[in-house]
Amino acid sequence: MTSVLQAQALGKKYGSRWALRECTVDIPAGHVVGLVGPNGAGKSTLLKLAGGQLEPTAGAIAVLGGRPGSTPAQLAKVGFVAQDTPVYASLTVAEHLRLGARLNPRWDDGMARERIARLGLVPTHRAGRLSGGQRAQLALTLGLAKRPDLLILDEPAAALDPLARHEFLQVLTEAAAEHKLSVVLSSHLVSDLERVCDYLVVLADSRVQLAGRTDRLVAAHHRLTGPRCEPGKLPAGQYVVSARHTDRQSTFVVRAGGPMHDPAWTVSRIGLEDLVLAYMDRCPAEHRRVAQEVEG
Ligand SMILES: Nc1ncnc2c1ncn2[C@@H]1O[C@H](COP(=O)(O)OP(=O)(O)OP(=O)(O)O)[C@@H](O)[C@H]1O
Repeated sequence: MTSVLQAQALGKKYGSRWALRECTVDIPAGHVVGLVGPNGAGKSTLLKLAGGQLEPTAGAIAVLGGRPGSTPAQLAKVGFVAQDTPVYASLTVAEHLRLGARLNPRWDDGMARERIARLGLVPTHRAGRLSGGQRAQLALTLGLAKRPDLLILDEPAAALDPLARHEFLQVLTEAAAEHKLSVVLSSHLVSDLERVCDYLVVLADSRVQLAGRTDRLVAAHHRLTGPRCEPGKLPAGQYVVSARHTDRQSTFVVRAGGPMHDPAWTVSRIGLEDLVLAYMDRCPAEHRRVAQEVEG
């Protein structure tokens, strides 16, 4: 299967500090991938490395089988919308579309114009005069109209109102289905990720903690509630991701390595949000082992 993003022991240092470290992940094509993690986890750094805006300090990264940003053909295949949704303040909306048409061999002008009209953006308005949300919509339209094989979006919906976010996620889902577009998007809004993403990567502590198809990841994890105990005392085959204790009770999110027969424990399913929170609130030593087992 083709990979859209392959990282092998990838690392990026700013000065003496690692922003991303030993990042190894292999994301197959044909997915809408949600990249999630705490502030400062290294999400933007990973996306910039994938977009060719940054060079690795260590390890290697391949995007659609090539070095990010290395050739015009590679650049044409990858769309990148950065977190601050960069547009040219002095250019009008229409000039942005003309620039997009000139720079991108697969430019879909009809789609770009139709979307701009639907959003109510005035072609003669300068981008510098648009609101933050309107600028984001313009940048996202440019990214979609480029018709890339992979669209990388760093917190694309952050500046959008709820209705605009809904519309954008819908457009993204349709583009992924109709144009075989792969998408990697970072977001703190797990509800958005739940709506559109079928593949999840959790980044925390500068490292990939979990990666895989969301349905498989959710199915593989459970919440265990029972008498208070330390994680090491759990029945065999339960890999602990996170633990919470009261005086009498313990609650664990686990990746179940097998069925749980002990009647002292209540087993319940968890949703994507709880899964993400568990990995962001993790037990470090156990966690790395779990991530490796689930990955793929
Ligand atoms: N240009 C830079 N110079 C120095 N340090 C940086 C730079 N950019 C990012 N960092 C640091 O690298 C780490 C990872 O930052 P990054 O922006 O990749 O995180 P993030 O997961 O995208 O965070 P957020 O969710 O807050 O956007 C942080 O500790 C940040 O302070």
